[in-house]
Amino acid sequence: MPNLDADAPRVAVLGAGSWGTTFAKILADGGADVVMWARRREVAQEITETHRNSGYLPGINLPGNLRGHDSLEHVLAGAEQVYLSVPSQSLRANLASIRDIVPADVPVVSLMKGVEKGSGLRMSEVIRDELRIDEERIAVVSGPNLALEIAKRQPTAAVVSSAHRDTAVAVAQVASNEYFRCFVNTDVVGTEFGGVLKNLIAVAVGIADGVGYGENTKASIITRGLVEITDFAVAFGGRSETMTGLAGLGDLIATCESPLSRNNTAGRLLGQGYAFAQVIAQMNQTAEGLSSVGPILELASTKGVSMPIVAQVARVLEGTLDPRELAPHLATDSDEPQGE
Ligand SMILES: NC(=O)C1=CN([C@@H]2O[C@H](COP(=O)(O)OP(=O)(O)OC[C@H]3O[C@@H](n4cnc5c(N)ncnc54)[C@H](OP(=O)(O)O)[C@@H]3O)[C@@H](O)[C@H]2O)C=CC1
Ligand SMILES: O=C(CO)COP(=O)(O)O
Repeated sequence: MPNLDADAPRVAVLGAGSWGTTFAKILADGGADVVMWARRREVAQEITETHRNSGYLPGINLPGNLRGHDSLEHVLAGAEQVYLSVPSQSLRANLASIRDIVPADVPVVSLMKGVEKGSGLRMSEVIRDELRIDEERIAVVSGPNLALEIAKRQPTAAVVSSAHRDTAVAVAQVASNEYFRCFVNTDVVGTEFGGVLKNLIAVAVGIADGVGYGENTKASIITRGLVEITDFAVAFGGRSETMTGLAGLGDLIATCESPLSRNNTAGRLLGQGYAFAQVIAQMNQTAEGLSSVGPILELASTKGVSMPIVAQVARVLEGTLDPRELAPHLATDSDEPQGE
């Protein structure tokens, strides 16, 4: 155990995949005393004993002030902030098992970018419901944050959002370091939906890539995708400025351009002709967009938001649209020329 500043905040990170581990490293590199929960004991032991998580971050050394444990009680005891990074569809069940042991009054932070199937709830809403805590304690983090780049200390930025600005500021202070800069806002809806929706556009871009289409097609999908994302988020109360910021456009660019993105990768496999089940079988990490597409289209229909690109992605996933037919010029509601 290295010498820690006596004032170092003690934080808990639940979820030891690529993002949970990378975010724990961000926090530890910023000076926090970090304990991570890994559901598999061997992963927790590897993190503590060899300072590695080789299954998710091969070749990355983790700092000494970051330890792993497989006991939720141990990880949460004394935590001053709690960060959550499990697959979105598993969040509610995980929250149910920590409801009685999350320290009172501390911020609870979602690092996730999905919505819950069935309910269509954002992760901050699932946290509020399941932990029965005030929304002022809840924050979300989103932005152009491909895990492996950040684990290599490549500089980037993110947004921390909370209904209560002081909560966002408290989280941003602990989660910022020399290579990771956190901005704050109070637009939780826009910040969260930005992270969810860019995944769907990244799947579309991946499909175009897999088919063999070039930069014009992909740029058209990204640009029209931003319109869809913005219309959707604004319809649900998000701010359009958020969608042109780090959690919207910033993350859209990073995810649509990078082969590191799992959503982009899943799309590329679909574009290459693999069926949905074959894509799932090939993915060994979480691609949230594949689970979000249904609930997002259902939410869009409740507000009358047109999402033609996302609808095309859904049809490719269900096997009713040939990936070669996916194209932004089809992504309109009318054959008549429309305003951009
Ligand atoms: N990776 C990235 O670049 C980024 C990811 N995110 C978001 O972070 C969230 C987590 O993704 P990420 O870390 O990348 O995913 P990974 O697939 O890399 O890791 C998933 C983690 O969750 C664990 N897990 C899987 N199922 C369950 C379950 N039912 N209950 C508890 N734990 C479970 C896995 O454990 P095990 O190994 O035992 O299966 C693993 O530790 C997602 O919402 C993603 O969108 C956000 C920004 C960047
Ligand atoms: O959210 C991310 C980058 O900001 C990670 O994207 P993927 O989940 O597609 O890898």
